[in-house]
Amino acid sequence: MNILETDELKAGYDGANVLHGVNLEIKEGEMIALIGRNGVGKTTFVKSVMRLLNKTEGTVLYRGQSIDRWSVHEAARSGIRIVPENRGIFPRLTVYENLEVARFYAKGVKREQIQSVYKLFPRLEERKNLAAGLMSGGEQQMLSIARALLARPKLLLVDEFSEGLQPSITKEIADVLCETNRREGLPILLVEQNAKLALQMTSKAYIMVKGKIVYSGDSKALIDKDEILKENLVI
Ligand SMILES: Nc1ncnc2c1ncn2[C@@H]1O[C@H](COP(=O)(O)OP(=O)(O)OP(=O)(O)O)[C@@H](O)[C@H]1O
Repeated sequence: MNILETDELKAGYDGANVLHGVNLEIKEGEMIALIGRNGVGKTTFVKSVMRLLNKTEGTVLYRGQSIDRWSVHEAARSGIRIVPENRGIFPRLTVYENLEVARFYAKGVKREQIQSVYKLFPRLEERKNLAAGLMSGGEQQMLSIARALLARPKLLLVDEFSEGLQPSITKEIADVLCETNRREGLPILLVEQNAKLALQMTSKAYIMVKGKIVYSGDSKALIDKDEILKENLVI
């Protein structure tokens, strides 16, 4: 079954479309990549799915149901969670308080479950009493992901998690995302400029150029196809 399916999705800002008809599918248990250069519309796609932005045309189905009339709140309540590009953490609150806020809004998530995200990211437990804004970029990214996972999502949209991070931290976070997908079958859409990283982590990839999907296929088959990646400006 398709968890998410968009058909000829068009969306944009101030009357001008940025997405010009995007067709994309995520099936149960899949981890897929949406790759493309800066400014091609990847975040706009994520915002449309999260209901932060209204589409202008096309269809967005979540578990077979149109989400057109949903608010952001309803999208979140239905299990769609975003790890936004800017991380969206509360810098003045401690790590623990950030997780508590997430728990409060997720409803029904027990306090003990904070331990389970500390297990995924032990650094967060070490820094639990530190103001989140004082942590490194990588640690803040861990917190942003931990917060999303704490809400027990049914679809996770991860926007450019690797941006600005050092390779060892990127790997640590990538391992947690892959392991969560493998162990829990959580469907994940990974939006990335770092094509090679995203292809290594996923089974299927979509390449976006100027608001359109120009290629979709097996990630592992695409990894060595430098000509396709270069032609579509993703490396
Ligand atoms: N709030 C906004 N208002 C107007 N135009 C916007 C807005 N957000 C994005 N855009 C424009 O839409 C286009 C696509 O931006 P988008 O952020 O979706 O690209 P992206 O592929 O995610 O790139 P990036 O990696 O830089 O986020 C860009 O030309 C951008 O300037």
